Formats: sequence, C-alpha cells, structure tokens
Amino acid sequence: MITNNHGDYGAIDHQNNSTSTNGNILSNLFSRRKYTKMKNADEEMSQISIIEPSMKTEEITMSWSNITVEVIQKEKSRLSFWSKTDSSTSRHILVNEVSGIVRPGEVLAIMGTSAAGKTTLLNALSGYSDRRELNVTGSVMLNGCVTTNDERRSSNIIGYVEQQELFCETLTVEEHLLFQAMLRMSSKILTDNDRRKCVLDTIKLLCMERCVSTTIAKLSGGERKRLAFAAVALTDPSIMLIDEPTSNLDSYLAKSLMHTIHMFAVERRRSIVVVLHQPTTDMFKFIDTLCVLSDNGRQAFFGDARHEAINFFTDQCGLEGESLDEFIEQVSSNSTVGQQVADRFSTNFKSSLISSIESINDKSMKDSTFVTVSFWRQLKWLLWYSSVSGVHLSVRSTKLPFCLLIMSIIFGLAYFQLDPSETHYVRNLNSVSFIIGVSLIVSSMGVIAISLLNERILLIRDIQRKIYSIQAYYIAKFISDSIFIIIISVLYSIIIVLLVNMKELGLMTLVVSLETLAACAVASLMASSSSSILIILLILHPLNIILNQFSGVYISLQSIPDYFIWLQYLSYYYYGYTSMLILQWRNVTTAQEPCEKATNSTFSTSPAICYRSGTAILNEHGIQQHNLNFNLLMLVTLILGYHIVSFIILFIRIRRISK
Ligand SMILES: Nc1ncnc2c1ncn2[C@@H]1O[C@H](COP(=O)(O)OP(=O)(O)OP(=O)(O)O)[C@@H](O)[C@H]1O
Repeated sequence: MITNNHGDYGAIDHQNNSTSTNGNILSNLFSRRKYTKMKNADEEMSQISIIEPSMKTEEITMSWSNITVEVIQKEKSRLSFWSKTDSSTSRHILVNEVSGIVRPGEVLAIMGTSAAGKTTLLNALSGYSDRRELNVTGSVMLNGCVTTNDERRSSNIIGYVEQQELFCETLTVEEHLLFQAMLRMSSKILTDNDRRKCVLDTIKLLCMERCVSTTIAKLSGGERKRLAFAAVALTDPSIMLIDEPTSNLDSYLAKSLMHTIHMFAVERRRSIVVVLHQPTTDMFKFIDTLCVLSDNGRQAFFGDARHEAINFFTDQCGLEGESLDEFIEQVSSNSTVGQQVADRFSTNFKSSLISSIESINDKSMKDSTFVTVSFWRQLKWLLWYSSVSGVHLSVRSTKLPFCLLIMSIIFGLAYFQLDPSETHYVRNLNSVSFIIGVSLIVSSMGVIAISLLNERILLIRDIQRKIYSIQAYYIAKFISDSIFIIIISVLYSIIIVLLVNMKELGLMTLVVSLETLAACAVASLMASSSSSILIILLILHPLNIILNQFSGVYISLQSIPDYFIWLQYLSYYYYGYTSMLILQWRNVTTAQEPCEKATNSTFSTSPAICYRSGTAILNEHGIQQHNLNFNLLMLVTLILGYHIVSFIILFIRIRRISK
C-alpha cells in the first residue's frame, strides 16, 4: 500500500502488481482504479485513485540546454516621402538560453510572467515551433540523445497538450475521444472494445461524465482543457508537455486535474512538463521541479520546487516572503528584480545545471517512432469521423437539404406538369433542364468548399502528429462528400422531375448527381488552393458564371471561339445541360412552339403554331443525340481529374507547412 504524498487525496492502494503487455497499458491504468467513497466533499473530488503501479513502459528523461528562440522580423521604413523604402531585419529574443531536465516520475512546472516565453519554450521542446517565423537554437535530448524537431514530433514519445487545442467542433466529447483512441492509441493488440472502455474510463477520470454527449463547440473553457488532456492521456506517451492545464478551471477542478497529472507522473513513471500561469500555494504540492522565466525569456530559476527554490529566492536573492507564489510574483511583476534573480541564477547555478544535463547518457532509449495504424483502419475511422461530423453540422445535414427542398418545390410548381400540347413547352422544358443543375450546384459548392477549408487547420495539426495520412483523409472525405451529394441530388431531382413531368427519371438523377459531383470537385480544388473563405467566395461566383456561359444556354455552341473551346470541355454545366436535353428530346417526334422561332426544320399547320422534332431541337443547340455516353464519361473524368489536381495541391501545401 502506497499512500499519497499529498495527504488530502486519499490512499493509493496497489493490490495487483502483475505486469502486462504494452497493449493493455492504458486499460490497466484505468480499469484497476479503485473508486473509494470519501466522507467529505473535498475528498470526493479526488476519489479516483490509481491502484496499479506502472507496467513495464519506457521511461524517458527529457533535457534541454541553452534553448534560444528568436523572431526575425523584417522592418520597412521610409526615410522620407521621396526616398526609397529601407528594409532591415530585427531580432527579438523570446526565450534566452534556457536549460532544464525532467525525469520519469516528475512534474516540472514552467512559470513566469505573461509573455515571458513559456509557450514558446514548450513549442521548442515539442518540436512544433513555427520554423518559418522563429529561429530556434540549442539542443533537446531524450535520455541524453540529441533529437531533431521532426524526430520529436513524429515519435509517440511526446504528447503535447497545446494552450488552445483545436477540435472538430461538431463532434461530441465521446466521439472525439473515440476517434483519438481508434487512431492514436499505439498498441496494436488493443481491441476496439478495449479502446472504447479506455475512453469511458478517461471520461470518468477527468470528471466529464456530464458533458459526454455535448458537442465540443458547446463546452466550457475548462471542459475543453480537460478534453485536450484526456486525448493525450489516452495515447499514454512517456513525456507529456501540457500548456496551462489549469486555466479556465475553478480551484477545485484545477487541483483535481493537477492531482491527476501528478499521479500520471508518479504511477506511470511519466516525465511531465506543465506551464502554469497563476500558481496557487496548493498547486506546488503537485510540482517536483520548477523553472522560472523572467522578462524576455531569461531563466530565473531551475531546481527542486520545495526547499531549493525557497533557499534560492530568500538566501541567494534576498527576496522577502514565505511561499513560492510570492517569490514568483515578485520576479514576474518587477522586471528589475527579475533581471537580478536571472543574473544570480546564471552565475551561481547555470553551470551545475548544464553539467547535470551533460551527465545524462542513458542510450537505452528505443528507436520509438509513431506507431501508425494501417491505411484501411485510418480510412475506416476517417469515414466514420467525416460522416459523424457531417451529420452534426446543421448547415450540411438540415439547412442545405431544407433549402433545396424549398427550391425544388418552387421550381416544380413553377413548371408544374409541363404539357407537350402547350405553346411554350419547348422553351419551358429547356429552361427547367438548365435550372435543375444550376440551382443544386450553386447551393452545394459553397458548403463543400467552406467545410473543407474549415477543416484545414485541424488536418495540418493531425498530419504533423502523424495520426493519419493525407491520402486517407482525402479519400475518406471524397467518399463521404460524394455520398452526401448523391443523396441530395437524387432527392432534389426526383422532386423536380416528378412535379414537372420530365422524362427518364433514372438517367436524369444520374446526370444531375454527376454534374453536382463534378462541380463539388471544383469546390474541393478551390478549398485546397486557397487559404481563406473570402477568396473562395470571390472566385466561386465568377467561375460559375464563366463555366455557365459555355453550357450551350447562352452562347451558341457552334459559335464558341477556338481559343475558348477548352472552357466548354471543362464545364460541368455543358455536359450536364446537353445530357439533360438529350434525355428530354431524343425520342420526341413532334413538339409544338410559337412560329416566331420557326427554322428550316419547322413545319406549321396554323399561322401561330409550328412543329419540330426532338432531333431538330437538339440540332439547333448543336447537340448530337449519341453524345450522351460521352457526356457521362466526361463528367466522371472531370470528377476524378479535378479531385486528383485538388489532392496534389493539398498534398504539396500540407507537406510544406508541416515539415
Ligand atoms: N511567431 C511569433 N512571432 C512574433 N512574436 C511571437 C511569436 N510567438 C510568440 N511571440 C511573442 O513571444 C512572447 C512570448 O509568448 P508566449 O506565448 O511564449 O508567452 P507566455 O509566457 O506563454 O505567455 P502567457 O502566459 O500569457 O500565455 C510574446 O510577446 C509573443 O507575442
């Protein structure tokens, strides 16, 4: 029986010391907890105690020496109105030669004033610094081995909980954790049911039962924090870097979460680094080592968070006070004090810290790269993810279908039960054949493009973490979007075709679906190539108008200039509209229309009404009846072609950003 160091959190009862395979590490971690009834509310807060001591897992010491992060800014200044612009670069140091160590079983807290560089340091340790803007120097070692940014990012050793964690806002808490568990839990022998159980246990551990079915967009700031922690905890990394876990939490939940974090370190022999912004005295119970940053990212202290820190601040620096939070406040609030303390640390302690970092030379670390799951598993769970998030996205699941329903009813009633004996039958049937595709395309393209663009930032983050591949993401997105588009296209065209009394229902729905799929492939291409919704909106409308011009409705197909003929062949409107005309007119022997449209192929029985055959109507548009199969084939080619180009652009852009 091991008792908790922190007294007020009850006992830790180790009843079962059997080791287990890596596969069920997490299930053991959670399933062997004892939920003991506590007598008072304070004890209740931490009623989850870890019973099982650590299984055989990799213990890793993380150390870093002389980490310096600087931002290089180009400054342009105009000396006088007439003179040329003078551009120069300026360097601004955000983190200044900071060193440290965190060992298995320890919680290291990085503290300091706001904008001292805590998050910047954590980014540098995790390997996620923005290399386009920041210059990072110094070394980060795992068990004494120097690592590159890419190695740290792509290994499953480090779990990073960012300050502003990104989520797919339409998923529920349980769905988010399930997706993470299915793709990020590294063991290959865990079954899906084991993973589901881990998710439920994690939810309990972090007291999130109440919001298990709440969509992430509706979570409070504190719940989002706990969810971010839970997602990383599920993957059971050897090192956890957690940025401000307690911000937005009340003191009760903050203590509870810090207790859980400390338990992870002690029980699982994890090395944990937390950034704490406003530590209270209570928080220091859960911290073993302290790293204090003063203004401009200078290191003001590194060492034991209890006696060593107090001795340093009182005896060495002459600060007045009793508790660590008081000393840290003085270092943070007064930059002169901060600089003095940093100077003192640098002269008296820095060299011994560097020597203890250099003495770590445990080369036993295994070559641990991220255990990526198979492509098919990625595809399966990405399909699940796309469908679930799509269903929860009301614009897609309810608003767009509702809008289309209203439009289909309006068009259906406007052209209600067209009668071949009407004088304006030809004109009306041609018009509805055109409008059926246009209305659906214009409505769907925006939704597809914007939802893809909104997912981009999450995609980059997940690709950097190597949770899945861009290929799996794109194929899953393509399949789920296509199913969605086919469903809405079929329903939309069925309503209009039946209300208007058009011919060839089956083939009409096929043509409308293919035309919309091709248009949405262009929407994907636009989302892949642009970086803002405004650009998409700016391009979407003019592009549609241009492609529409070459559909055969406006400009006569025979009179398109040679140098623009390629636009006709790229236009989904052209293939869609001409195919619909073929379907409506191919077997019609005579259709009547007003005589003012009379052509050579028209014959008349009265001065006002003329008759033409369906073939003559098609010829007038420059359409060959036998072109239907070619058109359908071209629509399929456009769908695949636009998607391939879209994928290549997305692939190149994401690889460039996430390198
Ligand atoms: N890419 C960047 N370009 C320019 N300045 C940056 C960049 N990233 C961070 N900074 C600046 O570096 C400083 C430190 O930022 P950082 O986020 O690390 O502070 P922090 O200590 O975590 O603060 P807080 O506790 O308020 O979150 C800030 O002044 C910030 O504006």
